[in-house]
Amino acid sequence: MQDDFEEWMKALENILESITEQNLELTNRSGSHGHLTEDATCSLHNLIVSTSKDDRFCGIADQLEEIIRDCEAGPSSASLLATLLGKEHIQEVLCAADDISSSRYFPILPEIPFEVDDDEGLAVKIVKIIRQDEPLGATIKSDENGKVTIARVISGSVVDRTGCIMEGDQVLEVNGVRVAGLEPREILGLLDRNNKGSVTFKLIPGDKRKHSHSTASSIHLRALFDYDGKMDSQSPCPEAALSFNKGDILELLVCNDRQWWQARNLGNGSLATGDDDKKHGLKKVGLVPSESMLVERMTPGVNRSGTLPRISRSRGNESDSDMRYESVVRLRPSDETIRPIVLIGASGVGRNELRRRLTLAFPDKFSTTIPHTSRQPRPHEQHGVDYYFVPKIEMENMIHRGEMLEFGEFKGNYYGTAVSAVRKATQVGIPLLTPHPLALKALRTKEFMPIIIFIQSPDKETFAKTRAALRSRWSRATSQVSNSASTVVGGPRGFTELEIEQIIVASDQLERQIAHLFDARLVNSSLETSFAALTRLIHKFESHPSWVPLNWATRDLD
Ligand SMILES: Nc1ncnc2c1ncn2[C@@H]1O[C@H](COP(=O)(O)OP(=O)(O)OP(=O)(O)O)[C@@H](O)[C@H]1O
Repeated sequence: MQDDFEEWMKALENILESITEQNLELTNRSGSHGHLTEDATCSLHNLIVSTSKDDRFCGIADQLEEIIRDCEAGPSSASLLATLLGKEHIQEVLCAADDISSSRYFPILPEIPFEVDDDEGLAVKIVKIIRQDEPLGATIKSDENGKVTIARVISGSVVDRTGCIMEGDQVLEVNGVRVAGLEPREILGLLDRNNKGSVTFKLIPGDKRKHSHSTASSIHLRALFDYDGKMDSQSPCPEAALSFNKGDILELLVCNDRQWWQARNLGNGSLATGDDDKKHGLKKVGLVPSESMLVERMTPGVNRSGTLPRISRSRGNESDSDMRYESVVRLRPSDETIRPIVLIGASGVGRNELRRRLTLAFPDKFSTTIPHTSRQPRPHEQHGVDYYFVPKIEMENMIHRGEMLEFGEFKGNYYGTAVSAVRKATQVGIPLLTPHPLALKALRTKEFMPIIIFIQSPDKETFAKTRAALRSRWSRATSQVSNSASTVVGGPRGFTELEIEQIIVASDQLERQIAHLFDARLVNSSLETSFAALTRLIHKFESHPSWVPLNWATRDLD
């Protein structure tokens, strides 16, 4: 602004000089004193002097126009002054001065100026970033000659949003400090000092074609392991790493890098959309290890550089532990596809109670599987209603052929649920199953496409309180019916403190091992709340698209 003011003053002084010269010339030629011109000159002079003391320029052009009008009305010397002031370039100077004083700057410049570095004759760009309390979202690398370049730009990050810093750009300066030859951590130090403030980069643009992003926004993965990016010693920029948990859905944004992909975390479970994050303004975008990088890390002898990130193997399901990510797609619910509901959880957590209540509430909607047994039928039992009664040898063959979802032996007889029983239940309604976690492997197939809901234990206090409450409600109701104050036998199970602790430990363990298989989760605290939440959850799966393994969905893609 100061520069503009000085230029403006210089321009006016030039005008004044021209007027004085013209005035002198006229006076000499005609002998006239031309006092009107002198008046105009005097007015102009006063104006300049007054505006030099006051940096509000507003209205100078207007005032001069008035002087011009006065002069035009006067003798010839005055009209000469008017001609002079009316010249196009002088008018433009006046208008420019007015524009500057009213902050009307034209033309509107592009946000980030591109300038020529006079010193080195190199085309450089200077990018100034104002950031809040968030990482810039770019990584740098330096070569053996100390040349520092932008290695990656995280999609959606502050740097990405400027649109002015690209992968491959050479970094010359950060906040006016030359970075060539500096260690990356020294460069980071330059940024840290300006945390929450502005950061200015001086860059030589890289080859855009070479570093164009390969966008992959239609690729989605389910994480089959936990990853804490901040703890990953091999991450090129832990600050820009994206952490995730087993079962989180990742949207791949950039995957042209062999080792590090950029992804957005949409949330946990098969109903994840990422919308919650948008609502809360959270940004969950960052670097994740690529599939090939994970394979390298897990291959003995390849990982020479040491510490692995916190990648937990799924001990419960070894074949899954080899797959780091599972490709998923969104499947729209359809009337033709019946997806069994599988309630999975630690024994005693309440899966069967919830199943019982659901079947009571919606008897026409859900179906259950009929178990197989090798024992003899009792007089009142019917084949295909109470059990499928099969000879022991046949049941052993079924077990060997892997046709049983789960089975056990009791008093020399086999009991269990066959895969074929789930098929049959599907013909009657939506199978509602509460199998052992080991049965998930046989169930989680393209044929059944189950919806697996983890019934999670609440904390110890809530567990004890809710179970005791149900039991005492049942006791009261029963004693009223039987009109007896004697001790009530049966009803909801009572739990010792130790049993509760064991259920919580088993629940946590199960979650750690197979959380990547859960489509959704539900904490079974009060029975009424849990039942209502489960009903809503099932309805959501029936009415919203959900993520399923890629190979399940050959049609109906969202
Ligand atoms: N939310 C709850 N509040 C109170 N009591 C509950 C709740 N859920 C279940 N219960 C009671 O806890 C006991 C155990 O529940 P349930 O039999 O459903 O467990 P489970 O997970 O099926 O385990 P298991 O396979 O060992 O039976 C039952 O008596 C049930 O009524």
